Amino acid sequence: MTLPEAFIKRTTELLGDNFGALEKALGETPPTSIRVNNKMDYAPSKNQVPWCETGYYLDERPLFTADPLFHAGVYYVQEASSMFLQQAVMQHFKEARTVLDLCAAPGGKSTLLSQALSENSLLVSNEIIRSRAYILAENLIKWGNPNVVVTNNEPKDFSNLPGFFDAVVVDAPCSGEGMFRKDAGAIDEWSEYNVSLCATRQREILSSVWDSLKEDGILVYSTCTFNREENENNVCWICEELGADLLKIDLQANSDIISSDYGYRFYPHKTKGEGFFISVVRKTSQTNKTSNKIKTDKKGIKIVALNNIPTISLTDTNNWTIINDNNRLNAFSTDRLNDYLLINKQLKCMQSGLLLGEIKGTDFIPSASVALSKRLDKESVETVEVDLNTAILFLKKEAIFLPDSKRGYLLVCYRGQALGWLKNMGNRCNNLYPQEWRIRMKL
Ligand SMILES: C[S@@+](CC[C@H](N)C(=O)[O-])C[C@H]1O[C@@H](n2cnc3c(N)ncnc32)[C@H](O)[C@@H]1O
Repeated sequence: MTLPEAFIKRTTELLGDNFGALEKALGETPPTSIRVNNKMDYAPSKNQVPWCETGYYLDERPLFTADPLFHAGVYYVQEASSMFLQQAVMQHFKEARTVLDLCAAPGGKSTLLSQALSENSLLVSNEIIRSRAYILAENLIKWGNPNVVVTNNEPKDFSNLPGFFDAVVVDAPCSGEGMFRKDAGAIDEWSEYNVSLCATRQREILSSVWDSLKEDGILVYSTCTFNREENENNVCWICEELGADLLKIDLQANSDIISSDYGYRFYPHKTKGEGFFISVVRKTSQTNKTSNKIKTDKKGIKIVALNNIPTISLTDTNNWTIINDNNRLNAFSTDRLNDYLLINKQLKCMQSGLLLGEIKGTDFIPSASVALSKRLDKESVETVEVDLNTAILFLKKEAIFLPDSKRGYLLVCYRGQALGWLKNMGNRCNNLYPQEWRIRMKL
């Protein structure tokens, strides 16, 4: 790997004698790590990530695409350093009711947040680039937690929601110095000019979203780069210009994580993972709520009783409000319905609540979202357990024959984990796996 001269000079100034160790680590193979969902008992190795109880290192990198459990949302492939967000959540905003993950695709932090936050929380997971927002939605649907909204907005659009969020996570687009060994493209794109461009853009993003954070609310700021311009200097600017107090994170036994004046640094030569910076602050400045005149409007909303829906049922039966939107049935947790309606009105929602399915004539076609949801009552549906080969055929959206199984909608499961639906007609099955999710790779 050839590092840019200017990067070597700047990073040597930052690290002194330790630069050699960093350079050596950047030439090594990056460790592989995954974070496990609570869908099933799954311990992929004995080698846990020390700062995240659901994170594991793997001895080698398998072909994840060939593992149906990956598609079932049993785990998420995430580099280990960024799993430290778990500590920020546990120590500072575990009970937050409404949380925004502003720069969220492909979903590493959002899947972590949706699991770490309390059950009645609501996570708005946003991505500015539409094609990436689709991938974000797919990953969150597969993760299966219901109280998530996926939006496709610019940071400035959140100024319509002053003081709405108890916590905001900004995992900012950055110059990616910490990703050099995983992503050669990050080296090609790196320049001093790009570092300063990124630092300026990060401040713009932070300014735009600041008003949507309530006073006393928590902001998490993170990057995967080493330079101070995009890290400490920006956090110092948040504290002094936007108005916030820096908060500490207890590192527990993780003495190789470096505490700096404005946050915490992960270096590949010190901890097993990629380069990462994270900081947590509490907002002290006032939020101007005068523009908060938005009213939720329930006029024209068609509510459907859960027990009137054929084919499926949800757990926690009493807690859902089901809305019929042009024959698409969406379930929302009743005590957060107003918030959902407000978000739907103010933002471009790609996915909101739990899509149950669609009414077509006399048929009700259950959705992939409900198949993968942790809230589907599996007792209420017919399931079919398939072997590895059949699971892969299903995930490729190819033809499957199950002449000995029941007719009608079947939930396809692999090792007890739902993958999606098919409709069994006896002589053939309609494979209902979403076209855009199908495995395209030759396995
Ligand atoms: C570091 S990545 C986020 C990774 C994600 N948080 C995760 O854990 O999987 C930064 C994201 O910011 C988005 N982004 C780029 N420019 C942006 C902007 N001006 N405002 C907000 N987000 C932006 C990128 O598309 C990218 O998805």
